[in-house]
Amino acid sequence: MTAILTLNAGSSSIKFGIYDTAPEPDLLMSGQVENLGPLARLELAGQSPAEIGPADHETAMAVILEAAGPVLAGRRVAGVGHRIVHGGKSFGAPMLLTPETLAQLRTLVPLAPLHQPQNLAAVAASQAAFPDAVQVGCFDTGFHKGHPFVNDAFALPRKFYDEGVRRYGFHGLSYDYITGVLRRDWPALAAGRVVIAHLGNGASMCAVQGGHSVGSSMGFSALDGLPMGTRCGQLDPGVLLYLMDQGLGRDEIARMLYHDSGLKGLSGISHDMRTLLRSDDPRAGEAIDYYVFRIRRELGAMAAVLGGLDGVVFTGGIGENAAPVRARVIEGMGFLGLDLDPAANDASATRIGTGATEILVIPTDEERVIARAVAAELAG
Ligand SMILES: Nc1ncnc2c1ncn2[C@@H]1O[C@H](COP(=O)(O)OP(=O)(O)O)[C@@H](O)[C@H]1O
Ligand SMILES: CC(=O)OP(=O)(O)O
Ligand SMILES: [Mg+2]
Repeated sequence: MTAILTLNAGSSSIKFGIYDTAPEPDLLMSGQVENLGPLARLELAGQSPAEIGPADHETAMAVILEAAGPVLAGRRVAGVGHRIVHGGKSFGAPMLLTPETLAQLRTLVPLAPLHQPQNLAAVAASQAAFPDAVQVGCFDTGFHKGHPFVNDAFALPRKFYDEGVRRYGFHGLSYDYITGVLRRDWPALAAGRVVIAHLGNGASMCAVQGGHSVGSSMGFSALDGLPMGTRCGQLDPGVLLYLMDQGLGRDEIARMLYHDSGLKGLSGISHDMRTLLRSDDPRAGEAIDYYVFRIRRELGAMAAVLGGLDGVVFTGGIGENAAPVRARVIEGMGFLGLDLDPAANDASATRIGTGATEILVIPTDEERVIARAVAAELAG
């Protein structure tokens, strides 16, 4: 028997899935090591979480391979699919990872330092563990290929655009999955104008028209747009000049923007929305206020770009679970046809709106998108 392993190294977690190799792969086992850092947890579907103490991405990979052991016993791993956050200018569709393509992907590490090194480390670890398996890369930027120029460009001297300084957009595997669910279960909506809010530890929003990305809040790197767990989101570039004038070096600035900003930086308490929602510290409240404000602003901007709105979808750890955040995003948005059903929202039901514009909560499944790509590759 053969199996597919999927690995999704995010900024705060590694999620994995084991599937059979049918054209529509069946899930055999899934789980994640989440809250990477001093107090990581192993969560296997259908089991209670286990505290595993301090874990970085490398430890988490070892824990996952051990946890997967019993399900993989008696099966040959024929393919491993990887979420690769940055595909740069050259890569869009899923593809086989060869030494040449991996070398090109390594050059993109500076554009996604929280993700790309972890993604590539996961490739190396699974090449060592499963030397005969095909390794397939699935790009977070792929869904946004074909963005209109106005969403792709920065107003810098043109040569930088040609060099690849562009607004790529991320979370594409998640948007791919969600638009697939819309096509299957909400076909009229899938043909229309939808904003998808992927609110996880990283967060972005995507304006989708007829199933295609026409705009993303994230740009060249995974720093732009919404504030995140530890990342700043949109920032006036003048702030960077000011920081440099204050004598901060490149690495200090990078550390601040990627690790010490966002919800963590603003609250001074935590990057984790669960902790902030429980806190009565006013700084936690202000961090959530800012988070909600930026989502509302982006929603309005995307509705304008789309020329109206047929639906909004919430997904990602916060989007799927944080009812108070969803309620505050939708509050007073009746002018866009958005009216919340509070009971449905509190229950995190699929359909949480009562107005003309649909409001949906759809759990994302980036692993399934990866598994399908591996199955297609194995099928030749
Ligand atoms: N019940 C909840 N209420 C509020 N926030 C939640 C809840 N469950 C998870 N989250 C948030 O979701 C985040 C993780 O989202 P996820 O999409 O899994 O992250 P990643 O970007 O690592 O893939 C956590 O940091 C946490 O803030
Ligand atoms: C691109 C990105 O921010 O990913 P994640 O949400 O998994 O950190
Ligand atoms: Mg994620």
